[in-house]
Amino acid sequence: MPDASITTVPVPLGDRAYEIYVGRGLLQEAGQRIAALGARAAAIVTDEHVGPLYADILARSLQQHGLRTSVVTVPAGEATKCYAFLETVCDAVLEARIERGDLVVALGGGVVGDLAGFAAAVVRRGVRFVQVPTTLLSQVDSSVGGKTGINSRHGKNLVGAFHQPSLVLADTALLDTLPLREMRAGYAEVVKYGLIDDAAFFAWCEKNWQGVFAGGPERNEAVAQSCRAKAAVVVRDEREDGDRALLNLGHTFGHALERITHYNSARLVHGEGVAIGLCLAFRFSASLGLCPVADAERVEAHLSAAGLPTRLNQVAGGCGTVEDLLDAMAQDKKVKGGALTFILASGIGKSFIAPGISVDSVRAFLKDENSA
Ligand SMILES: NC(=O)c1ccc[n+]([C@@H]2O[C@H](COP(=O)([O-])OP(=O)(O)OC[C@H]3O[C@@H](n4cnc5c(N)ncnc54)[C@H](O)[C@@H]3O)[C@@H](O)[C@H]2O)c1
Ligand SMILES: O=C(O)C(=O)C[C@@H](O)[C@H](O)[C@H](O)COP(=O)(O)O
Ligand SMILES: [Zn+2]
Repeated sequence: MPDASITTVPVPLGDRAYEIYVGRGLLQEAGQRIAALGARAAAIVTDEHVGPLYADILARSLQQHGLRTSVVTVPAGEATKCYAFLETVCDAVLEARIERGDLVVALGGGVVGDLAGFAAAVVRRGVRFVQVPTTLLSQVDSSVGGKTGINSRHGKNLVGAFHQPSLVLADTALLDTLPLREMRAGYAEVVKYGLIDDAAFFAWCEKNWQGVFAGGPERNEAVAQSCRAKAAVVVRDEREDGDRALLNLGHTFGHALERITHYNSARLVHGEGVAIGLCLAFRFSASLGLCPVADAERVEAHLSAAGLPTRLNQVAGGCGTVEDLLDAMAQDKKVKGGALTFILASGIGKSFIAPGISVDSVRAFLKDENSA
């Protein structure tokens, strides 16, 4: 009997198809669903905050279903998405004698998911992995779609691979222990789906965001709807040859801010960069005459009501000069022939890919923003 309180979102990607389960209580029964993948061993990768809360529950559930388990714990925070901890995780997976038929299980937020997923992509040239996302951000975004990787001093996520998970278990009860700052950060990616192509979902967010934060039925709804939205894009364009770039709305600015703040989570976390980036993308669109100013104001009002930063001057410790920002943006993966590609919008729910944006137009816009 399927559990009515659990929502299943399929990701139909042919021989890389998988399912996302969303609901409360999935961690306790994770062993059953993961064992169904047919592995004999699982290397759990987690971080120092999540491990003490949830790794034993997961390991016990896996062992009850006959899987040999091991746990590797990395430090929490964006700085862990780096070469050094990639080596730590790869070595731990090899040490645990994980074979190609076995599994890496990422138990944590997007940092753990991106790092463990990348390790799974490269160890033995590819072992399967399962995502057990524990932040709002990872449940609505990073656990889905197969982008894995680490940061480089040259820029964000510049070393990585597409490697789809075999299963995603998004237990929304785990968000009960998530710090408010991280809840807010993840919420920026929820709002992003409304801004991309679903104005009705954005309006739903405006009405229901407090329920999402409080853990009411709205939370499961927001996670499931976000996963459906992301899965639809990924299925259309798995490797970002086209439409998938829409999921980068707000990220050209956001990633530049993360690089400038040296991936220091105390100063800025990814979702905060995205929140500022979403506002900048809308204000930039408005400044080019593409989007009503009222829509840009509505985006800012909502993110701000949810407690997110919306302006460059809200970056702790400052965001550098306009030239620093432009420099960081020059390494964006969407750059083509030296020209920037932005995701712009002609209104809420009406985003589009805009190639060939001149650096001068971005410079002029950022100068205004920086002095605002
Ligand atoms: N691969 C993708 O498609 C994709 C999409 C979006 C973001 N990302 C990446 O995700 C990363 C950000 O992920 P994040 O926002 O989840 O941050 P994170 O992984 O750093 O987690 C945030 C903090 O919350 C803690 N935490 C996690 N779950 C918890 C819980 N249930 N209870 C208590 N504490 C908990 C963590 O230890 C950490 O301190 C960035 O590196 C970003 O680039 C990737
Ligand atoms: O899945 C995607 O595609 C996204 O762009 C989702 C983003 O929220 C996410 O931050 C992603 O990691 C950014 O990808 P990148 O290719 O710009 O590094
Ligand atoms: Zn993101």
